[in-house]
Amino acid sequence: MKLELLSAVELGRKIAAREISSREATTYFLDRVDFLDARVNAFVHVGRESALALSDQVDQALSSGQVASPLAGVPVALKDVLCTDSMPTTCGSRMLEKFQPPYTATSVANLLQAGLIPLGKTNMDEFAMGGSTETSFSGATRNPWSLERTPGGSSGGASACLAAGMAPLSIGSDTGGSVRQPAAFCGVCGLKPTYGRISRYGLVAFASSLDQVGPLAHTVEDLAASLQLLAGHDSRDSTSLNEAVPDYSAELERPLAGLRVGVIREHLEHPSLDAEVRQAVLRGQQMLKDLGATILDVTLPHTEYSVPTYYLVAPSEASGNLSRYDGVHYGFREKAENAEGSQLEAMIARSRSQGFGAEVKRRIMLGTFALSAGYYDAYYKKALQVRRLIADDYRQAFGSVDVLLGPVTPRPAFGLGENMSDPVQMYLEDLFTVGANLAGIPAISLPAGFSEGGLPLAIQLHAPALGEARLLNVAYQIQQARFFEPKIAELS
Ligand SMILES: NC(=O)C[C@H](N)C(=O)O
Repeated sequence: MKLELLSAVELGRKIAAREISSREATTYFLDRVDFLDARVNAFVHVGRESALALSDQVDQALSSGQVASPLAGVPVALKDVLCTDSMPTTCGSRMLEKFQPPYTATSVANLLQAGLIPLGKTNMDEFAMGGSTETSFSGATRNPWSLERTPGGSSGGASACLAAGMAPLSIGSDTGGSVRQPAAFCGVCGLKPTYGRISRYGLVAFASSLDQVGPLAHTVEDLAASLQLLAGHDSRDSTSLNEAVPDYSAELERPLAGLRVGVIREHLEHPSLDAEVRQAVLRGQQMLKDLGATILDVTLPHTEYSVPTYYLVAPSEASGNLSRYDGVHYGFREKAENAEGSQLEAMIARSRSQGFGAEVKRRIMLGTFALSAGYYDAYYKKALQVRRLIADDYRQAFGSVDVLLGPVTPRPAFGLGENMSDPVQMYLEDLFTVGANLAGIPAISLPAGFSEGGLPLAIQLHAPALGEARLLNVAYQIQQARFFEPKIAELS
C-alpha cells in the first residue's frame, strides 16, 4: 500500500481499524525520508528511535482498545521552531545549533497526548525570518515539484516533506505567511489560525504579536482534525484564547448556499499578480458561485501599507525577543580571547555576530532602529497606527461578507537564489499574507492546480477572528467539488 497517497485522517482510520500498525506506518515514512531527503533537505533531524518507540506504545494502547484520537498512531513532522525535549531545536540557526530544550511545546504535547508520532524536525528560515528556507544554517530546502525552486518559507521543510510524501501531516508556524506561502508553493493545504487559538508555549518567539502555530496537510479534513487537537487555552501562554473549541469536523459538510464571499479587489488587481495565479483565483470564485455562494467585490484600502507595516512591527518585536541570545544564558558562545576592553561585551558581540546569519542581523538592526528614541514615533508607533487601519479594513469587509477570497502569493515558487541578494523583493512576496497576521484573523491556503510550467498554484481564504469552523467548511466544500486533488511529487 502506498501510504503517502492516504490523507492523515485515512491513515488514522486504518491504524484504528488495525489494518496497519502505527509501527508499520512510521517505518514506511522514515524509510521514505531516508531515501528521498538527500535531494530535498526537508528535515534537520530525524528521530527514528524515539518515533518507533512511540509507535509501539500507541500500537499497544490500540490493542487494548484505547484510541487517543482519530489521528492516533499517525506520523507528523514538526517545524524546528517548536521545542521538543526528546529532539534538538535549532530554529535554523547556528545560535541554537546544539540546543536541546528541557521542555516540550504545548502544541507538540497535545499531539503526543493524542497519539501522534513525531518523525523529526523540519527545516526553516533562520528564526522563521524569510520566505524561501534559504536562510537556514542547515542549508536550503528544495521544492519537490522543481528542485531548483524554493519550497517557500519559513516553513519550507514542513511543506516540502508533505509534497514529497515523507510525512502525512506537518506542523509549522506563521508570522507573516510562513505556513500559507510554503503550502501554496508545494501544492498542499495550510492553515494560519486566529491569533491565540493555539498555544505558543514552547514556540521559539520571533514576533510575539503575530506568531501562530498552524498545520499543513494534503486535505482540509486533516487540517480540521489536527486543529482540533492543537487548539485550546493554555495557562502557560498568556496570549492563548480562553474560548471554547468547536467541533471542526462536524461543520465540514455544511452546504454553502447563502455564503457571502468577498473577492479582495486590491489583491486580485495588484500589478505584481501573475496571470496564472489570477486565473486560479477566478476559478475559485466560479467554483464558490457554483456551490451556491454570492460573490461580492470587497476592498481593503490599506493593502499597500501591509508589507511596510509588517516589516516594522515584526523586526521591532524580533529585536527584543532575540536579545536573549547573548552567549551567556544559552545558545552559541564565542570566546573573547585577545579582545580589547570588556571581555563580557566582546564575548556577547562575537557570539551574536557569529551565531546569527545575515537576515536575522538585518532584522535586529531594522527593529532596533525603529524602536530607538527619536525614531520610535516616526516608525514603530506609526506602524502600530497603520496596523489598526489594516485590521479595521478587514472588520469592515466582514460586515458584509463571511469569507474573503484572494491569492496567497504574487507568483508560483520562485527560483533558489533568486531573491537572496534583494531583501526588499523577498519582503514584497508577502504582500497577500501579512494582512491576516496584522489583523489576527485566520486564513487558509488551498491548492488550485498547476501552472503551465508544472508549478503548484493556490488560493487563499480569510475569515473573521475565531471563524476557523466556517473557513474549514468552505475549504472542504471546495475540495469536495474537486477543485484540487491531493498530489505527491515524483522526484526525478
Ligand atoms: N515568518 C513568516 O511568517 C515569513 C515572513 N516572510 C517573514 O520573513 O517574516
